[in-house]
Amino acid sequence: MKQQQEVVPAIDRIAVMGGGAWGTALAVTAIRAGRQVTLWAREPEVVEAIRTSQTNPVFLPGIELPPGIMATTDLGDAVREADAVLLVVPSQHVREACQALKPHLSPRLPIVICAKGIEQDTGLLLQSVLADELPDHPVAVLSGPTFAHEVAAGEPTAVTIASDDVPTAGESSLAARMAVALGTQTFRPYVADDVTGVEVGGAVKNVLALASGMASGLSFGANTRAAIITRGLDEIKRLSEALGGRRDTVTGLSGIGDLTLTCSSEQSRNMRYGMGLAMGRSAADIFDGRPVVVEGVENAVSVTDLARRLGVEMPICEAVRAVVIDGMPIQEAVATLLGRPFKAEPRSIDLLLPGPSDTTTLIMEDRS
Ligand SMILES: NC(=O)C1=CN([C@@H]2O[C@H](COP(=O)(O)OP(=O)(O)OC[C@H]3O[C@@H](n4cnc5c(N)ncnc54)[C@H](OP(=O)(O)O)[C@@H]3O)[C@@H](O)[C@H]2O)C=CC1
Ligand SMILES: O=C(CO)COP(=O)(O)O
Repeated sequence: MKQQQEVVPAIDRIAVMGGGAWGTALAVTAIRAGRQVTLWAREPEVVEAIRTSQTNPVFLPGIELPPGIMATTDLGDAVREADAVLLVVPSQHVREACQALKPHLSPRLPIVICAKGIEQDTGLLLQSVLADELPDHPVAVLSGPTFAHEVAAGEPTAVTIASDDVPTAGESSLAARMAVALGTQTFRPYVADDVTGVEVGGAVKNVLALASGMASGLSFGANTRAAIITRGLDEIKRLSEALGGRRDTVTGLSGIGDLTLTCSSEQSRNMRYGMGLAMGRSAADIFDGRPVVVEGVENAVSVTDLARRLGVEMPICEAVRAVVIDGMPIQEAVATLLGRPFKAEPRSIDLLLPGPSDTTTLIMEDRS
C-alpha cells in the first residue's frame, strides 16, 4: 500500500512570546520577512504603545516599528492561528511561560527558543525544560551575535537556527523551515543540528561578558579581553562537549560569534553590568532604574553548578560567580584566577608542568 506523505505546512503566521527588546526585534524581523506576526507582552503599556505609536519605548526605545505587528496581552489570541511560536522570555521564566502557553497550543506547534540560559533550579538546558513541559512540540533554538537594536534597525546580522529533528525525504528540518520564514537580505540564518552546542554557547557567553565588563571596569585593556574571549571559548567547548555538543559548534555564530560580540561592546547589558560593578556602581544606577535582563548573573550559578556536577573546569565562570553571587572583591577574584597553576593549550597535549607547590604566587597590582 502506498504510504501517504505528511505535508509539512510553510511557516507564515508567527507568534512572539515576550515584548522585551529581543522579542520586539524578532517581531520586526518576521514582518520584514513577509510573515504575519502577533506579539504577546505582559505589560499593557507595551501593547498599547505598539498598537498606537508603533514603538516599544520601554524595551526598544528609539526604534520605529513597521506596521503590521499585532500586539496583545492575551496569550490565547497570540498563538491561536500561529504556525510557530518564538519564545523570548528571560531564561529563568521559560518553564512558567511554557506552562502558561500549554493550554493554548495546537498539537505539534513548533516552538523556537530565543532566550539564552540554563535553568537554575534544575541545571537543565532550555530544550530539556521544553521537553518536560511541552513534550509533543518540535523545538528549535535561535542564537548568535544579535544586539536587538541593530537587528531592529535592519543592520546586517547572521544567526544560527538549530533543530535536531531528522528530516525525511522531501521535508526540511524545523530549523531550515524557520530560516526560510525569518530570513531576509539583512537577517541571515545559518541552519544547524547541534541544539546542545548552540544552547551552551548562548548561556555561557553571558557569564563571560560579565568578566569582560569587569576587566574593562578595572581599566584592563585589549590583552585581557582577548584572553577572556579565548580562554572563555575553551570553557564553552568543555561544557558543551560534556553535554554531548559538537566540538566545531563553538567556532560558529552561536559560539565565538556571540562571545566576541558580547565581550566587546557596551551595548551588551552583561558587559555593562560587569563594568559598572568594577566601578563600584549599583545595579539600579548602571541601568538608570530601567527593567533590564542581565542573564549572566543567574547563569553564573546555573552554569557553574552544572559544570561542577559534570566535573568540567570553568575557572572564569567560577570567578564571575564568586563576585556577583558571593560578593568576592573583583581584585581578589582576578588574583585567584591568575594565581592558578599554569596550563597547557590545548589541554589535551601532554606537557610536564610544575605542580601547584612550584608555582610562583602572582601578585596583583592595585589599580584602584
Ligand atoms: N536584547 C538582546 O539584544 C538579545 C536578547 N536575547 C535573549 O532574549 C531573552 C529576553 O531578553 P530581552 O528581550 O532582551 O529582555 P528585556 O529586558 O528587553 O525584556 C524581557 C521581557 O521578558 C518579560 N518577562 C519577564 N519575566 C517574565 C515572565 N515571567 N513571563 C513572561 N515574560 C516575562 C519582561 O516583562 P516584565 O518587564 O513584565 O518583567 C520583558 O517583556 C534573554 O534570554 C536574552 O538573553 C537574545 C539575543 C539578543
Ligand atoms: O545576547 C545578546 C547578543 O547576542 C545580548 O547580550 P546582552 O544580554 O548582554 O545585552
